[in-house]
Amino acid sequence: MLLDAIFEPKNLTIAATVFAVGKYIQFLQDFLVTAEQFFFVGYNVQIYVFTDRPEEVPKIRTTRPVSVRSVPSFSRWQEISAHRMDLIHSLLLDLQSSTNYVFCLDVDSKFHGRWSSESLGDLVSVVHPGYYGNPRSGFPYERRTQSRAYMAPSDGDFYYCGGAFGGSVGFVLELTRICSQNYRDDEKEGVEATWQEESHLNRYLWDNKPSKVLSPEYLWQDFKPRNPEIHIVRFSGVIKNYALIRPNV
Ligand SMILES: CC(=O)N[C@H]1[C@@H](OP(=O)(O)OP(=O)(O)OC[C@H]2O[C@@H](n3ccc(=O)[nH]c3=O)[C@H](O)[C@@H]2O)O[C@H](CO)[C@H](O)[C@@H]1O
Ligand SMILES: [Mn+2]
Repeated sequence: MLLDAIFEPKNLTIAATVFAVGKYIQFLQDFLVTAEQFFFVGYNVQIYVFTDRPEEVPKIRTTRPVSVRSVPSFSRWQEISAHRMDLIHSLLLDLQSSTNYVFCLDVDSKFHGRWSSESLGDLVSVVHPGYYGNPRSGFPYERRTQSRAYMAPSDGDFYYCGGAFGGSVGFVLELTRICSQNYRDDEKEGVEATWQEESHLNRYLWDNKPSKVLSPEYLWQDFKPRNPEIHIVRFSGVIKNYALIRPNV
């Protein structure tokens, strides 16, 4: 592919972050195995796994270094999901000089098709597979003015998913800094945005336009039939029983 001919000689380092806290550790094996097959094949890829169960990280044979970071769990899944922004931000402070791009991905998902240089950009987001047919007023943005993630009814370009975003390390560093700060400032006032960090991400991407918007091919959901406009499902969330895997319902 032409883009690979341009990007491969640059000897880029691409990081992926993935959280596997509590029972979500069960998804990690398939995530890692399929990332090996489809995610930036031929590039220097470094995978950062954040977990409270480091001893349960599967020892798979992979050409990509997997680096494990211990993190605390929280009693609510909402906080586990939302605190990713803080923890990714701290990681990126360490990676600034060594890494070019980073993608922050949900673990309860598998790769099924190529995800590579065509996705690179400074600020990259993925259109959420669940809402792209809706009118803007039907996007599940945070609608309460008390939250820093607030979006007025006429605001918004797309509704982006929290399960996949990325870009160059400097841009994602700033995104995670603002989103985690806004989440924490809301928290101090007793407010939690409707879709936690996903709501803050959507507000951030309204204020700071992404340089690349990827189609829902880059985060589909297995329970949804593949719509005709989706030519290749590249990455997709697996079907899961929330009641069995989350610490709270
Ligand atoms: C497709 C997509 O965009 N999914 C988003 C969506 O629902 P999801 O239903 O996909 O959220 P989810 O249950 O997958 O949680 C998000 C992620 O947090 C981590 N996790 C969560 C719970 C837990 O007990 N342990 C654990 O490790 C794990 O990496 C998981 O993939 O809404 C969430 C809002 O908060 C996040 O924005 C998700 O990214
Ligand atoms: Mn998910």
